Amino acid sequence: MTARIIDGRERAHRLRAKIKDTVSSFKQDGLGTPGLAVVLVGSDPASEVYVRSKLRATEEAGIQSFSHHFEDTVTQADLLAFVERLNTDPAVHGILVQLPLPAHIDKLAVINAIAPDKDVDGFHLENVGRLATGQPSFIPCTPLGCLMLLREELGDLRGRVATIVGCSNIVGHPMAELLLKNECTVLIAHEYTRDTGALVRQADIVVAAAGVPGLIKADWLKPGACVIDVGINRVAAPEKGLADDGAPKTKLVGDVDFAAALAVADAITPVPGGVGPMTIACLLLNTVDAFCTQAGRAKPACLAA
Ligand SMILES: NC(=O)C1=CN([C@@H]2O[C@H](COP(=O)(O)OP(=O)(O)OC[C@H]3O[C@@H](n4cnc5c(N)ncnc54)[C@H](OP(=O)(O)O)[C@@H]3O)[C@@H](O)[C@H]2O)C=CC1
Ligand SMILES: Nc1nc(=O)c2c([nH]1)NC[C@@H]1CN(c3ccc(C(=O)N[C@@H](CCC(=O)O)C(=O)O)cc3)C=[N+]21
Repeated sequence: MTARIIDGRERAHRLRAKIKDTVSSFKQDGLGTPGLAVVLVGSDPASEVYVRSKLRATEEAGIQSFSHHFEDTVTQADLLAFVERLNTDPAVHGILVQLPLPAHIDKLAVINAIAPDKDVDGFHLENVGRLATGQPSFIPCTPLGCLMLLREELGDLRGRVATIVGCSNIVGHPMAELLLKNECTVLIAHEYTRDTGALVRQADIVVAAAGVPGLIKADWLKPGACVIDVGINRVAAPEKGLADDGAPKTKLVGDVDFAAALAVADAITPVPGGVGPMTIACLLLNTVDAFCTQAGRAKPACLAA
């Protein structure tokens, strides 16, 4: 038996098609167009790639995109003033400040300056608190995408044991909140966990979000587990030969030993083509959500999570 490979690209494609239809029905009904502002600081090549694909997906869905690129020398005061301008811009319904930010900028100050009802990343203190206390909130895009994949694979999640490896504010921690809300028994591993394998072995659901290639070994998995690999790690791929600069070519891998896990898991997400595309689709979903709230409309039922 080999595990089912969960096709995140295909699922994201389906979700994006529904979002696109919804956005065009808003326009036909004269309700206006949702808008998403993406702010990038500095010139980290990976961030530039992600921002470009977010903007492309936004435009393909018929959502208006506003892209702002600052030098990495921008002052915190200038960045905060810019966020404030986006907060009051009626054409902007969602705001995303790409992370990481340069070290001289207080990331939390910037995130918490975003109007909570435009915080489509769900990172603002108010949305974090709302999620933790079971009140309506924006849900961070990556955990939301993981939850959608899990629900589609497994249906009801009640009573399942879920182990999350990693507990950052952007992935692991909100993922734990969401799975708790979905009535899972949640185990969380982090860098100081003594025996992460022992926690993973108990899990019906494994969410790997540590950013360590190959961390999750196949013999850590309970046979039949559903494995969601969030990790995105660029590693050398000598088998692909040399790049123009003479260094080995590289490839993307997750946190799970994918090839070996196929023989143990029931279902698993690949990297690339798993969680990443769902993250982007969920960003569009949150933007439509923000638009509906700001326009005083209910979110269309076809987009309910
Ligand atoms: N597919 C997607 O859409 C996205 C993918 N990612 C990817 O997911 C991964 C995680 O991202 P992010 O949460 O931002 O990363 P962070 O570096 O912020 O957090 C990593 C977490 O993993 C924990 N950790 C690190 N090493 C180990 C270990 N050996 N054993 C157990 N836990 C460990 C850390 O523990 P501690 O808290 O103790 O330091 C921390 O909680 C990265 O590869 C990132 O690129 C991120 C966002 C979106
Ligand atoms: N404010 C903020 N919000 C974020 O949501 C956020 C962020 N900052 N900073 C960085 C991380 C990372 N992230 C990804 C999104 C999509 C893919 C994605 O689409 N990945 C493709 C492959 C991409 C490639 O080929 O490089 C895939 O997995 O198939 C990956 C990673 C969002 N993040």
